[in-house]
Amino acid sequence: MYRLLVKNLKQVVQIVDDNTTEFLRGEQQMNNIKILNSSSSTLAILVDSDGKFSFIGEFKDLQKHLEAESVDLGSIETMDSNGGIAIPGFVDGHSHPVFAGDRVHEFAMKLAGATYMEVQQAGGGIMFTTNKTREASEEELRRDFEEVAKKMLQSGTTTLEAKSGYGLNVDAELKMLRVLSTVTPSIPLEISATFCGAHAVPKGSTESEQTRMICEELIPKIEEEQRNGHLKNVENIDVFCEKGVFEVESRYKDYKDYKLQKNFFCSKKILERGQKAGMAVNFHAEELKYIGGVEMGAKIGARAMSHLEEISEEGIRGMSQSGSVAVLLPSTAFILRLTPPPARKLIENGVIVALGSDFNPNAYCLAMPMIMHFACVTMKLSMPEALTAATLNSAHSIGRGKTHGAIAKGRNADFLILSANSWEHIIYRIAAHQDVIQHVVKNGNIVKF
Ligand SMILES: N=CN[C@@H](CCC(=O)O)C(=O)O
Ligand SMILES: [Zn+2]
Repeated sequence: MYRLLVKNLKQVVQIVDDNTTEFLRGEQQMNNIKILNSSSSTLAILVDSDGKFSFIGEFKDLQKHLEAESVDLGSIETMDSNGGIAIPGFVDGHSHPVFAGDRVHEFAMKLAGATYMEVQQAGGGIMFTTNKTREASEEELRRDFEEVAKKMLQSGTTTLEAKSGYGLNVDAELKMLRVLSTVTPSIPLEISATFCGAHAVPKGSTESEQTRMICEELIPKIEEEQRNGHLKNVENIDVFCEKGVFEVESRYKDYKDYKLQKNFFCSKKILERGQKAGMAVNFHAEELKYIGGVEMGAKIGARAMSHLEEISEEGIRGMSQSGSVAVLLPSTAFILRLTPPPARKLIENGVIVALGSDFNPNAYCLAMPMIMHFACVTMKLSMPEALTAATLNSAHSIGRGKTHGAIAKGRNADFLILSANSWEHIIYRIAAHQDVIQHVVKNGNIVKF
């Protein structure tokens, strides 16, 4: 009947205490998260046999409740947290975790002053990783990804948005999506996979040709593989909507002859084709140059848009009205020395703000505690805002706002037990989260490392 009991907690950071609130927005809501405190460490959490939170509160109240049900406490697996602190497991709202090789050599180029696009134009960047990823076997990619997934879990991430996008052709994109779809059960990182076949235009192809291939070959193949059960979790569609990569919208209603259509702007086409296949729109917008991607995304009902370093005033208004989640990626702005997105303005204008690691060979950081620290320092979020963005709001960005991202009755029991004076230490201590995180619990099961 019950899977796990955690006792002797001094603090439980719930974020919200219900399973109906899907996100928090605005300064007032994001800074008033629900926290239970007990100076004598008498708080407890009980998880039911479906892996959902069943009780959160004072242990003595739980005892009464269980006695009334005639449940023998001794029969439940019990963890003595010894004055620990419970917080929700992190939901990483944006990552590119399946790839072969690394790009450490490009880090040196960037330190010497090269921009992201200059590295790309010199044959590096996404195409470099694509070539390595195409060469790698599915088994090699899976093995590497599982190592990353374990490290993510160790760093407190229990749910992950994870993109394809280093294949860029039918075989290699499907290979990546299969890796994301079939992680071994001993690595309980929950994945919301995103098809990102429009991550770059490969050499020898064009934006229009790639758009045709994605809409007419790749997405139908994914639909077929989902139907026959070979792919399970392709939930989102992504495009690198950026000047010189995939631009905003097509001038043409009909795009039969792609090759002749020189100014064929493709992001919208691809995103709408993904929507038709049942995927939620969740894409890269306004990272390096403003091109109006956010305005387009808000119009087509994008569930989330990431980066937003160059978002316009109109884009902010659009997101606030559409309810699209702004997934901010502080490590990328940091490593590329970009001006960070206007996080405060987004919050003040009622845009729902979430956080993602953007783990990829350009920005090699998978630890959400570090991402929250960056968000606080470089984007001026408060610590409660950063935690909300990395839990409930990022859960909402992948359609899990009612089930994940908070410690509340009926939600998935994904949580961390911290050892520290207060929960804020998970953000405050730089690159020391391993000392703070004592246990990671996914669906009520303690993760074994
Ligand atoms: N900007 C596009 N995509 C990734 C980078 C991928 C790469 O450089 O390999 C991002 O979100 O930062
Ligand atoms: Zn990205």
